[in-house]
Parts: sequence; C-alpha cells; structure tokens
Amino acid sequence: MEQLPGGRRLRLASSLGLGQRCWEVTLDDERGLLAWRDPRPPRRGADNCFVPTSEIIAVEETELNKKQRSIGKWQKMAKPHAFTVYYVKKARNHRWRCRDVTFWCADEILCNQWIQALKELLEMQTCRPKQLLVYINPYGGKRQGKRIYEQKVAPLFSLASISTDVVVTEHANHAKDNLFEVNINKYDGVVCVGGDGMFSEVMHGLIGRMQKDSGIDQNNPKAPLVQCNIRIGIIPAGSTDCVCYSTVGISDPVTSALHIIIGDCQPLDVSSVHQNNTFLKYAVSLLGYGFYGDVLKDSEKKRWMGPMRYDYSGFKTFLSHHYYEGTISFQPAKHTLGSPRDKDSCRTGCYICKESERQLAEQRKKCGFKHEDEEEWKVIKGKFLAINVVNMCCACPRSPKGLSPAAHLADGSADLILVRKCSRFDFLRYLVRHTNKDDQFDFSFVDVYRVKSFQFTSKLSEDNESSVTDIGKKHFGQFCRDHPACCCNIANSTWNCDGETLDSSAIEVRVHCQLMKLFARGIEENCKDEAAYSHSSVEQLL
Ligand SMILES: CCCCCCCCCCCCC/C=C/[C@@H](O)[C@H](COP(=O)(O)O)NC(C)=O
Ligand SMILES: Nc1ncnc2c1ncn2[C@@H]1O[C@H](COP(=O)(O)OP(=O)(O)O)[C@@H](O)[C@H]1O
Ligand SMILES: [Ca+2]
Repeated sequence: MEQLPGGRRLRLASSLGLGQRCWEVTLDDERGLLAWRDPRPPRRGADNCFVPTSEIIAVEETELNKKQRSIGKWQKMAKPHAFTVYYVKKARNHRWRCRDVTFWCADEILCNQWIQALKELLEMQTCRPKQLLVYINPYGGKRQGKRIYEQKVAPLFSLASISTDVVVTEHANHAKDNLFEVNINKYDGVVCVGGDGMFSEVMHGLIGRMQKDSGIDQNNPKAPLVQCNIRIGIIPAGSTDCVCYSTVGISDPVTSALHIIIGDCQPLDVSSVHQNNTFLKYAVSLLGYGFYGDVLKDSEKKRWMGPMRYDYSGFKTFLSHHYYEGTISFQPAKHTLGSPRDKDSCRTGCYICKESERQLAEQRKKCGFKHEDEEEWKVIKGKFLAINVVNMCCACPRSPKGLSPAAHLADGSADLILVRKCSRFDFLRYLVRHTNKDDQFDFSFVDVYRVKSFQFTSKLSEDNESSVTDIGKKHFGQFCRDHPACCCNIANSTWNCDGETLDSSAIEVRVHCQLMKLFARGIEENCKDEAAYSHSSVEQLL
C-alpha cells in the first residue's frame, strides 16, 4: 500500500510492461481506478489511460505467445508473467465495447499480486449478476436472436464468469408461462433477447410471478403492487427495440450485454391496464390508440416483412386517416417536478426520478396510500387521430428523441399525448417531428399532459352501454354512413400496448412508480464520454 501526497491510498503501484515499454500502473482503491501511464516525458500524457474498477469486466492470467515473446524485451527474459484486464471502452453514441490490455513483468509474485488485487475488487462489486436466466425469441426482428446471443453475448457472459440457463422460446407466451414455474430465487436477473413484444412478455411473467407469490390480486386496479427486484436485461433483437434504446441510448447487443455484466440498475415505471376490475396488461413504453394501434394491428399480418412492416403499415394507416371519438379522463401528476415541455431530458442519475423515489419510500414508510380517487380528475371529450400514453420518451432508431422527449423513466408519471382530428397534411407535419428536433407539441391540435392515472372510453362503447339496440352496433368496421368521406370510423381502434395488440374500448390505466428494474443506467449525458477519459483529467489523478 502506498501513500500519496494528498493522503490517498494506492493498493498497488508498479512498473509493468505493456507492449514494448515499461508503464506506471496504479490501482487506486479509494477512487476505484486502474490507471496506466507512460512515464516518458516528451509526448506528454500521449497514451495515458484509466478505467474505473466498476467497469472492469474480467482479469485473467495470460500466457504470452511465441510471437509476442520473440520481440523486444521479451528475448532477454526467461519467462515473463502476464495478466490481461478486460474492460468497458465507451465509444460514440452510447456504444460500449469490450477492450483488453495485457501487462507483464518478470516477477511471478508481483504478477499474482496484481491478479489477486483486481479479482478482490471484482468480488466487491456485489451488484453484478452471477446467475442469469435467458429467454431468446428466435423469430423477433430479423430472426437473428439466437445468432446474436451465441456470437456476441454468450462469450462476454462466460468471460465475466456468469452462469446462464438459456431457453429458446418455442411459441408466444413460452417465456411468460415459464417464469411462473422456475425457481426464480436462483437467479440474479432475467435476460430477454428480442424486441419490445418479447420484453413485455418477460416483464408480465416477472411482475405476475411477484404478485402471485405475495398474494396480490392483479385484477384489483387499486392494489399496491409488489416491486420486482429481479432485474431484466434486454438484448435488442427486435423490430423497434424502444425500451432498450430509451434506457441505454442505443440498440446494440454488445453494449446491453456489458451493462448487464457490470450490474447496472435502472428503475422503471410500469402502467397497469384494467377494464372493469379485470387485469389486461402492463405497459412501460407506448400505450397507443388510433394511429399507433392501427399501425400495429395491420403490421401483425405482415410479420414476414420483418421490421419493414412498420413502414408499410405506417404509410397505409397514414393514408386511411381514421379518427376515433371518445372520452378521456386523467389525474395530473402533481408529485413530479418535471413537465412534458421541459427542455431537459431524463438522463443517468436524473434528479427528478430520484425525488420520486424519495417520495415513494416516504409513502411506503407511512404505510398507507392516499385516497387517490378523491384527487382531481380532468375530462376531455373529442375526436382523436392518436392517443398516446408514454411512460418513457420512447426513443428508438426511427425516432431518436422519442414521442415525448422529456418523459422520465422512473418518476411515477406518464405523458398523455392527444392528437385531435386535423388535416392529413397537419398530421404528417406532426409525424415528421417524431424524427427531428422540432417541438412535437407545438401544434394547435396536439395537447400533452403529465398524468398518474388515465381512463378512456370510446364513444362507441359509451353508446352501446346507453342503448343496447343501437343500430351502430351492426356496423362495426364500416365507415360513418352519414359522411362517407369524413374518415370517422365507427369501429373502434386497437391499443398498441408495448407492441402487443389489445382490443378494448374502455380502459383504466395507473402508473406504478419504479415497479421494476433493468440492467441499464438510463441515457448518459452526451460528449462527457470522451471528456471523462481526457488526458488532462488523467494527469490530475496521477
Ligand atoms: C412520415 C413519417 C413517419 C414517422 C414515423 C415515426 C415513427 C416513430 C415510431 C416510434 C414508436 C415508438 C414506440 C414503440 C413501440 C413499440 O412497442 C412497437 C413494437 O416494437 P417491436 O416490434 O416489438 O420491437 N413498435 C411500433 C412501431 O409500434
Ligand atoms: N418462439 C416464438 N414463436 C412465435 N412467437 C414468439 C416466440 N417467442 C416469442 N414470441 C412472441 O413474438 C412476439 C414479438 O416478438 P419481438 O421479440 O418483440 O419481435 P418484434 O420486435 O419483431 O415484434 C412477442 O409478442 C412474443 O410473445
Ligand atoms: Ca415515467
């Protein structure tokens, strides 16, 4: 142990070989950093590097091969001893890669000391998973799930000494049903390889299992649900991969695997959807009626097209320009500090989400839930082209900022976006803004509210309830008789619930703050990635 001028302790500091030269290598316990720098003065700091120990993937003793030994200093050494450190390298656009660096020295004891010290530090990272349950949907996206897992993810898990039980699903709901049967306590996490639909399935299995084990009735819309502490990791291999993109910042299997390995944790709000005291679904990303429901329903018939089906069905649905009549009621989310029109987005370590977490803990301590129903409800009736309720920004490669750029991952609220009846041209302007930086809510026909609960009843089901003999009933699926060209559809739309269709014209939605956790850390603030590794900051540290 070495003492530095500032009183800081270094666990190890040695001169070790890296390539052809000797480098000063330090392991700083207090700061949790492994650093190596070239002591030669001329090219100041040119090749200095450091890695937080929390981002070291593995340490291995290394046998240097003949080629390595035949060059430079190796020749003079009887038998050099070496070890390799595998670590996370942050690249552009939130992409992470696994890199390695091999150090050598003549002294076997010193080499072992380093391996031992680094392994001890890895052991201390208690948030890392050791045993994972993996579900692969072989038919998601471009049908590459199995290949992606085997070639890109499994080798990294094995490098990090993570054991896995792998299930390749044979039918829809295979993963969900399986989660009710397995010995869940054996695992530190569940990994799903697939798209948003597959993630939704795994989430239903886990949350459902938790409630069942705790004797909570999911059919009761007011039941305080039990939080799910087993984290889910998403390896993106689907068509949209919105949950992965919105929680990591990129859809990239290797990046996601590395977030799982280092044991990241991102809490997530979950909405429950009920109809008349019957549980229907949970949702974490988009709950969409009208446009996004119709796109999904049409695209299901075109699965053979792969991810392209959304472009085809999107275009077709846009042309059909159907709007739907109904009544919306919601309770505004007064507890959260943010608003949907904020300029700042939810980022790693978001203080708005932390504040909600604090409130949640306080609420639990008091052991009672407020009489939420007594709080204010707002009611809006109208004709809508789209009703979107989003728990997170819903960013994905098609829409890099998402449907609600300022929505938060874990603040206990959802953003309710209402797109009222407007011209095709205006609706196109709105859709185009999903894909660029312009304000999506700056239209007279678009309203946005931050809500904690929400209800919707389509006019059709309201009418049916009030008069059973309503002739409209006979005409489901046909266009408005009085106005053949008006695009008002007397059939209901479908809900797009995280990429799964849900046929229900009257639903009740409630946001459950931080009901589950992912192996992720939210989207990191941009540009800092490179800055954190800048040479000047390395200089200050050493
Ligand atoms: C004319 C310009 C049109 C621009 C359209 C912009 C599209 C933006 C799409 C954003 C959708 C984000 C919400 C994510 C939904 C997913 O749950 C769902 C299912 O994803 P999956 O197929 O399971 O990965 N995908 C869709 C398109 O409904
Ligand atoms: N083996 C399987 N065969 C058919 N469907 C499956 C299978 N495994 C999972 N599914 C279902 O496929 C649906 C879509 O999967 P997903 O991975 O989200 O792909 P995509 O992003 O292309 O929609 C999910 O609803 C899931 O329940
Ligand atoms: Ca939220």
